[in-house]
Amino acid sequence: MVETALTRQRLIHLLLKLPRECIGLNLDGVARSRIARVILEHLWQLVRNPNAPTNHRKRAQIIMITLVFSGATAVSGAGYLVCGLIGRLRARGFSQKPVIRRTRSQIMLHNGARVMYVPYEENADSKKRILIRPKNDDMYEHDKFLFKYFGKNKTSQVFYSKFISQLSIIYRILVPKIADRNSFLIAFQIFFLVMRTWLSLFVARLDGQIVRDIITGKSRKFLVDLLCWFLIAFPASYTNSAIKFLQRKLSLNFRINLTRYIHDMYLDKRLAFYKLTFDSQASSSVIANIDNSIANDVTKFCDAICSVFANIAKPVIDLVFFSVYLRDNLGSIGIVGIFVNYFITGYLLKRWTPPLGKLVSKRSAAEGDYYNYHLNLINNTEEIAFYHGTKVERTKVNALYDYLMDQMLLVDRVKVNYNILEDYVLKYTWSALGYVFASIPIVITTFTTGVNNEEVNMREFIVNKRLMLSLADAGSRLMHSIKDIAQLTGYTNRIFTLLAVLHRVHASDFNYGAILEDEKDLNVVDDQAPSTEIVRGTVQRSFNGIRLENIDVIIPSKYGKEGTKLVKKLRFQIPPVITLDNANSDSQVNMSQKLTFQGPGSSLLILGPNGCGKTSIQRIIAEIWPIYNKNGLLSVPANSELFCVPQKPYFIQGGTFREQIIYPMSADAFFEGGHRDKELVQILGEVHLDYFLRRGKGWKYLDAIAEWKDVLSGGERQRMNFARIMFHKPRFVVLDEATNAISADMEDYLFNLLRRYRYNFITISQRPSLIKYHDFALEITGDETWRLQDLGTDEVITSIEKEIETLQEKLKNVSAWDEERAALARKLAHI
Ligand SMILES: Nc1ncnc2c1ncn2[C@@H]1O[C@H](COP(=O)(O)OP(=O)(O)OP(=O)(O)O)[C@@H](O)[C@H]1O
Repeated sequence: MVETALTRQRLIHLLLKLPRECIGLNLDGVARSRIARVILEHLWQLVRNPNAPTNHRKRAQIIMITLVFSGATAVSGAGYLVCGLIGRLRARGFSQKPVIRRTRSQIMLHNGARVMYVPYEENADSKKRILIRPKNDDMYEHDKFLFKYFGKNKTSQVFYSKFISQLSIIYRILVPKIADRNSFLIAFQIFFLVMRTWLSLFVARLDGQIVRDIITGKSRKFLVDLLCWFLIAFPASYTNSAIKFLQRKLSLNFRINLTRYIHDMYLDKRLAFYKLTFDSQASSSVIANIDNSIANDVTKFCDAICSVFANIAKPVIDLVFFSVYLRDNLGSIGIVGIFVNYFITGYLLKRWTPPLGKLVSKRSAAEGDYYNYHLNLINNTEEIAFYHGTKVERTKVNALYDYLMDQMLLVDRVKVNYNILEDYVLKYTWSALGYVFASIPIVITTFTTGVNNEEVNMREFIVNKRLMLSLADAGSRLMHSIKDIAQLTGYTNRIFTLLAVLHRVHASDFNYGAILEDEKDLNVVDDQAPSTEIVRGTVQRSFNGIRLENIDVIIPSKYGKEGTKLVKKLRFQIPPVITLDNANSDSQVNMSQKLTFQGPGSSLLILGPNGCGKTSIQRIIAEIWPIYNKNGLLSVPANSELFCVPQKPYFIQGGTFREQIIYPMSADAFFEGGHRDKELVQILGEVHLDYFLRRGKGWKYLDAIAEWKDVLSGGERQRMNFARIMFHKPRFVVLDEATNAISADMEDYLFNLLRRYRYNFITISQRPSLIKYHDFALEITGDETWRLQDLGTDEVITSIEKEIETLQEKLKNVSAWDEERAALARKLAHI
């Protein structure tokens, strides 16, 4: 007990003695509650008083700066947290009661934003809240022009740099407004960079002082300086990790902004993801491997831009501070000498920099090709296995891999020579020059005064050397960043191309890759080609039916309306409400005299040989292909009333069985809309798929997750399409070869189901046997011609009856042919 009190007493005594040794402050008799205040006041006095003892003053400066920066660090950290909190509260809309509709995993806010809760960390209970802001359509319309007219007025600018111009446009996406959280992060980063440089200056001075203390054997001073060293180490180490953290955070924020920007254009109602294949740049590696561009290039670009910023900002700040400080020690000539050296080296290195931008871009393209091929393999495993296509696939994938390795090596190989030059110049030449410049003031002082004060010289040399090395380090980092900038130009160009193409495809006047007449002459086929107004047909929406008037079905291509025409002046309407008896003679119509309104439940069968353009008619109805001719009119129902079933059934990856039935509705929307699983069970029963529920799990099977495109058989996949129709209950359905894998009796049942529920449907098929389920038949006869028939007219019924008679006539000969066959078989047996 006595010992503890004694130790405590000694400790207090030591602590009170420390200010006396360090800054000359006697704390004897000062009340404990006032100690902090007295120390601060004394420090302030020392800093302000030029006549105070030099060593006390310097230490006071160091302590004050340490305190100020530590305080600033704490305040900035707290400020950042508060900003984040305010941002979140603002996003919620403060007074607005956010919760309108609560679903299983997300909340819809008043302003259209959504809040989602995603699993976070390993603990299943912990969830992270993610805010998804509503899409700002105006911003995209505004930005479209920036991309469209990019590079058009470069001749009017004296200093034009493609890279800087591209970056300035992309920068608006990364930092959308001045008072953005990313602006704050950049400001914080600059603050910490400045702070880091300040601290380096103090560390350099302290270093010199400590070396001097050791050499002159001043142990007490040495201990005090060492204490200062440890004190300053706190903010110094915090600063370095703060800079790294801010750089990472900024990169992630940029990535979030950019990815969101791309997703909003890529995946919206204008179907850019589909139309991209028609763009003039569709074959470029950026668009051909768009998955790689969105996932990898965006990440690399964001990392590169943040590291280039830090790599440039850091040395620039260092250069400014160190050179100002060194100017006092080395004089203006020394500083000018150093900078002349920098400029010459910078110029030389720039000249010798390999074309890294291009090489990096090529490497990214090769990476994309390789990953894409693997993706293709995964998606078609069964088909390849049936064909025994392993060998050819392996050859192809190996070739792509070899090319990727070549590209990677090429980048490293060209860097070798450059790195040798860079190391020689930056590491060794600059250090040697550093020694020369650091020794200048000592040589001059010794020479002019004739006195060689070793103690002072030592300290000065240590400080100058350290600063010179830091300066050289800053300079060399600046030079290294030439290489980083070259790489960044490659990524910037790829991201810019991606955004420019997306904007072009997303535009309402997208021209499907058509080239203007004058562009053809100039042979201009680049990303800056202005969009043409060649898509001229009219589309009428929310129509009570599907109507095509004078529509030319043309394959979209660079030839625009001069492209391959599949069907000419196509005209039909479902359900029919017009009289077609005075139809245009040039439309080659050969149809019934009068088609009268039949109410709900009309159906049309589109027949024709392979490749004649049947599916293309569906594409026009779904508005994913354009109408080129000016007098073409397409009238379609509202989106919710039209359901197009593609030839190849689609199943979402990793979704539940329920999600496959309700596609394209999401599970959240399903429950949100008040739907129940009971409904789905009934639908499955209707399309005879309810046996899935009997496979052990019962209704729980609706929650089963699998690769449904592999699990379901061809016929099951097609029946699933009918389940979707039954669930969504659209008024109009377009079916493309939707029953060719289904047995005849099931096909009969499903078509009767559609008729029973009075759907209006258009069926695309090659089998005339489906005629019996339809009211009209549209036959694409090839050579751009077509024929529409009312299957309920006397003429058609008579023609069918006639066909039946002909078949019956033929059947009469069957017994004669059987006898003939038997005779032939006997003959063969003798041989
Ligand atoms: N994106 C495209 N680019 C170029 N040509 C295309 C494109 N899509 C379709 N075509 C061509 O258009 C023609 C008509 O295609 P469509 O899919 O309409 O044929 P279809 O009549 O439905 O044939 P099938 O009965 O075999 O399904 C085909 O020759 C096809 O090669």
